[in-house]
Amino acid sequence: MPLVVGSPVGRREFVVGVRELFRRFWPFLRRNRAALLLAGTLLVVSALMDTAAIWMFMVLTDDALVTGELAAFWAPAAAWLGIAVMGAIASFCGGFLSAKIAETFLLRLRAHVFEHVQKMPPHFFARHKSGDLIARFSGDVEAVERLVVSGILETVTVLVSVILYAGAALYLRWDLALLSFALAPVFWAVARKFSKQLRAVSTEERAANGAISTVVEEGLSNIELVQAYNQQERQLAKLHAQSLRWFRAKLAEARLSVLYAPLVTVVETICILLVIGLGIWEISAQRITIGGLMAFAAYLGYLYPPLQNLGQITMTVTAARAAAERLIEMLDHRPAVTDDGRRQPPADRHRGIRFERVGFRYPGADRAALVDFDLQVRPGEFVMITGPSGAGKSTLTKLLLRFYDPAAGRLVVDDVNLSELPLQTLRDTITLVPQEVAVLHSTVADNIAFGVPTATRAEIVAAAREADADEFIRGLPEGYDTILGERGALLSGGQRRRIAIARAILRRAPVLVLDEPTNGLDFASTRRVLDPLRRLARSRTTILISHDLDLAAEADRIVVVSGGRVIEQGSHRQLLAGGGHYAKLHGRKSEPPAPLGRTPASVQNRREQPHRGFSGELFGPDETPTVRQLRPWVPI
Ligand SMILES: Nc1ncnc2c1ncn2[C@@H]1O[C@H](COP(=O)(O)OP(=O)(O)OP(=O)(O)O)[C@@H](O)[C@H]1O
Repeated sequence: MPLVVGSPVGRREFVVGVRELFRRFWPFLRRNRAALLLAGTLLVVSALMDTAAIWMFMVLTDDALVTGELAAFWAPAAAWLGIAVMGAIASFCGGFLSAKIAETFLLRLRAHVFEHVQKMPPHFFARHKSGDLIARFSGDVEAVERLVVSGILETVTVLVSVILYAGAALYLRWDLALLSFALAPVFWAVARKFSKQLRAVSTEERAANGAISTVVEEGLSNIELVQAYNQQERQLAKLHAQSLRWFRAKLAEARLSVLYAPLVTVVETICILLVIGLGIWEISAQRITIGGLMAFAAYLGYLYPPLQNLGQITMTVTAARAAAERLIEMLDHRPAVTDDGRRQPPADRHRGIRFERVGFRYPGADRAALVDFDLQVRPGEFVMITGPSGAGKSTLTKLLLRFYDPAAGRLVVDDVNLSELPLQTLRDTITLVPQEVAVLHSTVADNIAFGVPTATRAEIVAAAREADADEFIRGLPEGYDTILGERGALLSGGQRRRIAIARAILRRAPVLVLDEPTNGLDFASTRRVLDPLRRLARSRTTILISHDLDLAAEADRIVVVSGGRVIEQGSHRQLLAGGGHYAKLHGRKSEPPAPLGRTPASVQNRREQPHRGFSGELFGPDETPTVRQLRPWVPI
């Protein structure tokens, strides 16, 4: 029966039935189907041996115990022992095999989900909280396993056991057996009621679990902000609210689980007592032997746990569905680009980059980020792209690295349309030095070698030297083997940039994209990254995205972007001479700063002029260098 899932805000509503769940996840068992069949067979054999063992108990009771003849003991005892040993072997092999299949399934499914999520475009991660995504990789993946592997094996074993025990009981005394079976619907009714309630509770518990991860992750990753703004109490309150939600759901789940077993035990005891009472009458009428009655009671005793299990399987399946649906919701997000290009770029030399009348709008955005965008970057050229905030500069890098495909026009690298190149080839061709330097919780050496894990220590050190990072790295407690805290907490902003530059140097890709490489750096740090940046750009086709007009003289050409279009381009001198947007903005650097409240006379009297960029930031001369301070080698 299809199930309508109420989706949280921002997620679509969808309907998933159990059949659909199996259709989606069954393929992960493809290489284990024979093993699954074998495990199921072994577990069935084990149940068969249990049935036979009870039968031998009956034979032993009637032939040896009741008569007191030792001679009648040996044959059934030996048979019983043989049956018990075979049952134990089948149970061990079946149990171990099924555990192995279940773990293999988990391995594959987790890898598949991770592989899929790694293809998602940036807006996917902006819309999903990382804590929630992390929860899907642990609890939800396991819940699906419980549904698809363990659920199947348990159902088969339980059904076969029920048939065997019920068949044996019917064979012994059909009228007594039918009377006992009449109580079976009670078990079903109890299981159904519990299953419904458990499903609701389990959905709530998983949602709360994801929310807890999100609160912790968000709070700890922004801990400095939290501490500086005295928001610890609020974070704690947020965690407490979600923990309380989780606590309540967990308690409700525990209440249901612990109530179910005793309830079933009471029903079961009523059945057994009924059978024994009627059995006394049957024995007196000589319709059944004592051994037969004991075996009958044993079959009934063995019959109830599988029935009870059947109820629990329903609950397990129900609980797992909530998780499976969350996984399907994630897996149904399609990557923003397909990776079916097969062309390779010419091997001899790099041929530059072209944006040809490119148009692009972010999914869900109401206005275009790029409109008819045209730009050609020749091989070896250094192009600076500047413009006001929101002009579309960073969007260019997202299209260039194919996080998205353009809606109109095309991008060409090395004379090949981007969509015709394999993604790996494209991304091997371009090295991005992003605005936010990603530092992993690993050693300095591992961080530098992130893009080239096979790099030798000598290559890593050479790259660090080129990036002017070797000296400060050697000053760290364990040099290149120092573990950098999460997000590089041990390093200054400038040092992080130099690690990023060393990482980029090691890749040796022909195209380099620098996104705001000096953003947030002070004068001294900016100076320390400029030289390595210049060395990095020297042998590569370089696109530099920056508001910082002080970097303009580094470029062969400056492209001014506004409203998603190129509005001006040329060399620094040409643009200044042209008197357009760039010249106006650059000209503002020689104007005195607009007063911000009461400006102290000491500041007003300073000879150095403040620095401005396209972003309109206003810096006092203390914080930001003038063009000449920064680059005495640039003739402006
Ligand atoms: N993920 C997104 N979803 C929707 N709109 C987006 C997204 N990212 C950017 N935009 C929008 O696209 C436009 C261009 O953004 P982009 O980040 O390319 O600007 P930018 O020139 O790099 O700005 P800045 O200098 O501030 O980094 C902006 O209007 C922005 O709001």
